[in-house]
Amino acid sequence: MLTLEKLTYGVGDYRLAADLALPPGQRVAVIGPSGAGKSTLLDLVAGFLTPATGRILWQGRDITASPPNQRPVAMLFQENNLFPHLDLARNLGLALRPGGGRLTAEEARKVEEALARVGLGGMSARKPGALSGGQQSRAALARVLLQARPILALDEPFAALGPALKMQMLDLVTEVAAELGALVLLVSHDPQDARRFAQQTVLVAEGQAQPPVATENLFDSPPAALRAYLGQERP
Ligand SMILES: Nc1ncnc2c1ncn2[C@@H]1O[C@H](COP(=O)(O)OP(=O)(O)OP(=O)(O)O)[C@@H](O)[C@H]1O
Repeated sequence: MLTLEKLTYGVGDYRLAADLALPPGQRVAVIGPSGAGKSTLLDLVAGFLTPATGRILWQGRDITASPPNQRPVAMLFQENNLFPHLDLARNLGLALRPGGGRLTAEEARKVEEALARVGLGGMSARKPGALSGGQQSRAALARVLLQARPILALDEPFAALGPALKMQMLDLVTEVAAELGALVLLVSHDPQDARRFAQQTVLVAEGQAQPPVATENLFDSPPAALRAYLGQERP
């Protein structure tokens, strides 16, 4: 279980509170108005931000004070997932050897396997600039696969891709998450993404990350804060 226990965070005038739990292996969408705190929530989970009060627990272990690299979290952003000056073998190799250094033959084989898994077999010598946007997303996902962390935090990673490609990537994330048995937190602005991808959805609105509810139920009878966001507010 990922437990956010009476968590609060603040910067300037902005406040976010969360008191919720998410089970391992679930696919969870994080939705809500712009500026509500979706990225903030993921950054708290990943350890890039520190809560003012409360605790973060994974499987009962308190990780509130753990630095990002010691958390059970792999993070994927929309941009800057890959180092431009390194070829894919080296970019992905960093998942296995965060400090750099030469990969063993076994590690190099794992990198090739991960690339093949996401449809990039044979491309390990290419640098990110020699890949399309979709291929870069796949490579970043291959790195997540190699990191093999039990929580995947995805902050709108496919927002720049076209609709068909985005759907492909979400399906690929579903497969990768199932292979890892990972809990996935996916920030998205698109209700269709949530419906397609996520069994549960966390609504972030009005200073609160609300406990997860079944995605279908949430969109079939949205609460007021979500209706406003979806543009369904009645006059
Ligand atoms: N240094 C800061 N000082 C004051 N407020 C800040 C600071 N940094 C972030 N914020 C506020 O934190 C809030 C949450 O931002 P966050 O990026 O998490 O929202 P979001 O829901 O992910 O938005 P979007 O959908 O637009 O990406 C915003 O309202 C932002 O203005």
